[in-house]
Parts: sequence; C-alpha cells; structure tokens
Amino acid sequence: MGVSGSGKSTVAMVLARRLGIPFCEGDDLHPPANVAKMRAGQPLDDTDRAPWLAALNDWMHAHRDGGVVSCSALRRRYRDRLRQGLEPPPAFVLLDPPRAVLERRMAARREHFMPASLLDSQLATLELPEADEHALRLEGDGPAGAMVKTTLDWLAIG
Ligand SMILES: Nc1ncnc2c1ncn2[C@@H]1O[C@H](COP(=O)(O)OP(=O)(O)OP(=O)(O)O)[C@@H](O)[C@H]1O
Ligand SMILES: O=C(O)[C@H](O)[C@@H](O)[C@H](O)[C@H](O)CO
Repeated sequence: MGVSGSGKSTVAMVLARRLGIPFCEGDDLHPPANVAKMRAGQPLDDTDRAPWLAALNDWMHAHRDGGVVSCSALRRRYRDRLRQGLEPPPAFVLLDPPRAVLERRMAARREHFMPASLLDSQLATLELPEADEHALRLEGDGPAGAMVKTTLDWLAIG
C-alpha cells in the first residue's frame, strides 16, 4: 500500500516472485472509468473506489493460500474492505517515501495514466495504518530488494 509512485508494484512483484505466489497488480482491476478520471487529473472518491476494492477482495478470497496485491489502500475503511471475510487478515506493507522522492519518480514516468498533480490528494487521503492493523511501515526510498528482505523478516517467512 501507499500513494502513487511509492513503489508498490515494484516491491510487490519482487516479493511475490521471492515467495513463488501470484501477484495482482491492483491498478489492473480499476474500472475503465476510474482510470479515465485519474488520467483527467481528478482524484477518485469513495464511490469510485468501492467496486475496485470489491474486486481486489474477491481476488484475495480466490488466493487465500497466498498472494501479493499492490493497492494504494489509502484509507482505513478501504483496508477494512480489503480484509473483509479473510481470516487470518492480510498483512499490509506501507511504502512511505519522502514527498521529494515521490515527485521525482512521478515526473520521470512518461506512459503512466497518473498525473503528478494528483500527488497532493493522494497524500491528503492517506491514513496511516493503526495499531490494530497487521501493518509494516517502510521508508520506501531504499532498494526494492532490501525492502523485500525486511518484509520477509517481519512476516517471519523469509
Ligand atoms: N525502491 C525503488 N527505488 C528506486 N525507484 C523505484 C523504487 N521503487 C519504484 N521505483 C520507481 O518509481 C516508479 C514508481 O514505482 P511503482 O510503479 O512501483 O510505484 P506504485 O506505487 O506502484 O505507483 P502507481 O500506483 O502510481 O503505479 C517507477 O518508475 C519505479 O521504477
Ligand atoms: O486509490 C487511488 O487513488 C488509486 O489507486 C491510485 O493510487 C492509483 O491507482 C495508483 O496509485 C496508480 O498511480
């Protein structure tokens, strides 16, 4: 989890490969209208995100044996939706690089639908995981491999 440009896809993909389990790129499950809205520079709202979170929760139910999902999961209520019906609940890893790093990464991307102008709303929407959530917060600006190692150690399955 994390705002746009935080490195979710990069880290999640490496983590899934290391664990030999399926990876779901959360962005691929957005309804086309959501992608169009972001491309037009408009932030998504709770209503826009509802069908997307439902689809991700479906994927997680279908991969109860193990899977890794990249999803912004910015608000507590979104994470509650993602956890719905899953026991044990999924672990979350927040990638939280400094703003300057996010800006640099977003500015460097050419082919991506997400404009850098949406970074403010992404950061304003982010609610940090609370104590009762099974969540790890990483600075998010080191090498992806090191973050995967820290995650595996935290999960105690490395
Ligand atoms: N640890 C890292 N160190 C340096 N660059 C990184 C790192 N992680 C990701 N990047 C680069 O930053 C950009 C954003 O990464 P990535 O697509 O993984 O983020 P994301 O959170 O999935 O973003 P979005 O949700 O907007 O697609 C990419 O160009 C990627 O190559
Ligand atoms: O909840 C959201 O606003 C969205 O998921 C965004 O975070 C983007 O999909 C993603 O980060 C791609 O840039």
